Amino acid sequence: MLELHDITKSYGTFQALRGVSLTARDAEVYGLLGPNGAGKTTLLRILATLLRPSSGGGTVSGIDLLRDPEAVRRIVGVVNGGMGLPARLTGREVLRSFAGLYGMTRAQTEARIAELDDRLELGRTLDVRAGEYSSGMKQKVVIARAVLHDPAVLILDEAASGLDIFARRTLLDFVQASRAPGRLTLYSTHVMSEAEEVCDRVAILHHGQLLTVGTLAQVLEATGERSLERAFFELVREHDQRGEAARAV
Ligand SMILES: Nc1ncnc2c1ncn2[C@@H]1O[C@H](COP(=O)(O)OP(=O)(O)OP(=O)(O)O)[C@@H](O)[C@H]1O
Repeated sequence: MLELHDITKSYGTFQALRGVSLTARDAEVYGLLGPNGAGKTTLLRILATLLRPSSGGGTVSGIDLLRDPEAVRRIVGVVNGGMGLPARLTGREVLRSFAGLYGMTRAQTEARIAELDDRLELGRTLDVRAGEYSSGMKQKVVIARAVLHDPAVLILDEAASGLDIFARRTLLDFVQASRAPGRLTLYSTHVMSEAEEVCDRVAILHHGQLLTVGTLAQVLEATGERSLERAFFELVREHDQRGEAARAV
């Protein structure tokens, strides 16, 4: 479903990704965890074909990221923290205008909006102008817009940040319920409890390298820790200590 081979990305002389290879499966919620600056957003932007890697490559549903980025974009939906909405449009108008871009018919559009209204508890948000939204209302419409065309791959980059507990709960339930054959969700966060709840497997990224990939049980067993948060600290600390030891030699 998703394969990445030895992805590197440099910004000038700074190496943000240092050879990342991973495979995510059909019907999986795949967590990407890492401290600030680990390279999560860079990796997800490469997957969404919004950024080209410096080297390496990969496929999404068998489509080559570098050779056919437009086809990749058609099957991917992206949500990140910084996405805006046109202030003068209501949620419903935003969704209708995007449905037009995706070539959806009027009937398909209205049925899909009704389904997303139900699943994301959009309610009155649909008929309020985006300029008047709270951050939770805005994020729900951003998510609805990203999944309107029922993408095979959904990329959620810190999608829960800034949400109150109700909106966060709706998002996590939505992610849980999205797990289905032919679908893959990539869920980036630095909130370990979210990853524990929704992810089938997690990858821990640090300084542009994957430190580990596995189910929660595998990561806990490998580190001997009781929680993902403790396992995360342990893996990051070990990695940093090895780096310091190598530099001291
Ligand atoms: N356009 C850019 N130019 C230069 N450096 C960049 C650019 N974008 C990202 N970086 C650097 O690359 C590194 C990885 O950034 P990235 O945003 O991918 O990390 P992240 O894991 O998503 O972090 P966060 O959790 O803080 O969002 C950081 O050190 C960042 O400063």
